Amino acid sequence: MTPAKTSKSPEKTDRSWTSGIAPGALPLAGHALELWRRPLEFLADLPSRGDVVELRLGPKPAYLACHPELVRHVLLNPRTFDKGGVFDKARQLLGNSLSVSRGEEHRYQRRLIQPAFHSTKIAEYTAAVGEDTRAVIGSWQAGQTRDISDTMHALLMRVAARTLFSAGVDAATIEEARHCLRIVSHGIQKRTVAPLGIMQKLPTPDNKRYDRANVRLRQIVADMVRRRQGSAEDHGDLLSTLLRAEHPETGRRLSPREVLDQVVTFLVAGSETTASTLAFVFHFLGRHPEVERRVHAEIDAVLDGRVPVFEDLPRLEYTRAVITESLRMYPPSWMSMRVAAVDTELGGRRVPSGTMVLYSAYALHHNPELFPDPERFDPERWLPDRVKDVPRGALLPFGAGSHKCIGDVLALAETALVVATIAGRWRLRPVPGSRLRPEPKATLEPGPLPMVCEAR
Ligand code: HEM
Repeated sequence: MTPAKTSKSPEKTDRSWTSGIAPGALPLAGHALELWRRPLEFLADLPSRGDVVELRLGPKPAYLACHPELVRHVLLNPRTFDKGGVFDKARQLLGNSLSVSRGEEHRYQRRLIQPAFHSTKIAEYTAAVGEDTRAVIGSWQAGQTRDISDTMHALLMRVAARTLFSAGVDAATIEEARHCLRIVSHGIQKRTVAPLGIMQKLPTPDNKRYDRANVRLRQIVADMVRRRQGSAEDHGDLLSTLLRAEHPETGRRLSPREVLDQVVTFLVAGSETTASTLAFVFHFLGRHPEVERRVHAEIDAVLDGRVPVFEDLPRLEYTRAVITESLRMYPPSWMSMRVAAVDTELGGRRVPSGTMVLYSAYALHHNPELFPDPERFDPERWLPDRVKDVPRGALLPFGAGSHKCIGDVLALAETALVVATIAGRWRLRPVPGSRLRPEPKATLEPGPLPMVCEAR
């Protein structure tokens, strides 16, 4: 008989790992109900119970890695802690694209696609983001109340379409794609967390709507890919780069089907996350006039009324700190998971092969041992003087290791360009009496965010 494969957790250095058990497990559901009803509060409480905390999702034990070094250990060892579980279910929808592929296939795809996200490329893709944003805010009126969540989703979809397909998509198609994407994103969450696939196969109105949206979204992207195939012209967008990408060793290119799967994945992974980040940033600016004043002063000094471009971003240091602090407070990717591929251990706990291991950027970011006064919005944490105090691995909005977000630089560039363009002209004030109620869905969303536009 072949002995079971095992793997060890990181060496203890100067600390002994502590472990705990999440309170309040129900007989059959375990902690599933807590995670469904009040996930953010539930998760944020767990690091106080140990570096690794056992919880139950249904009858099976699962572990939440709470200490940043243990989270890093999980994410940096994909052979031991592999993607599985919800990612396998998402495969039915996203094909075998970057975000769901594993092992050798993932390494191969990542090497092929990574150059498409090089910063020189991102400068090219984002060249029109400032202009596009200025065109959109041109129709805003002083005194008008806008739902900033919805406005940022619409704007970001336009920006994402421009980044992916340059000028190739008309406004009506962008709006249709946005509508489909919203249904698909919410549907993916339901489908990936549901224990049984049967419910999703029933011809309910909800399932039919989801299937239609999924088919239509793929059609829209497939049309774009088809129109470009065989053309040698470089349109300066992500699609051109993907169609021309070659693996550095084998020279292999992506097939049209693979390009389609990757682009749909970029839309699903990149649109709502970036749009929510933008909405949270404007929420914080509206609630913190002193921070807003500093952002305005920086933008005015760097841009002097110009539309920002990628090359301006290094000089928008404080604006970047505001974005980082917003990602700390409300990381769109608030929880993720891996599955132990072999018998292993984590922080002194035995973790049998097949066990689910969770990590939560939200729980890390709200841990007072890592971020003093964690509920305080404090962009100065990210300025050179203080950033060195942040423990390694404590900030994790884009994950880490081989599956780290490939779109992180692009997302940060898009966010900073949109913030600088809007804040250069407008001040957004919260509607009196309104409250932020973040919604932890597939991603952490801000929910409705009514704000009043004031011309600067
Ligand atoms: C603020 C915006 C964004 C946030 C917070 C975010 C967050 C993340 C996180 C946490 C992961 C790792 C998930 C895991 O390991 O379990 C990830 C992966 C990924 N993201 Fe992003 N993302 C953002 C924007 C984007 C954009 C703009 C794109 C593409 C255009 C993108 C494409 C991807 C892809 C393809 C993966 C899978 C990478 C791999 O497995 O190799 N993301 N993202």
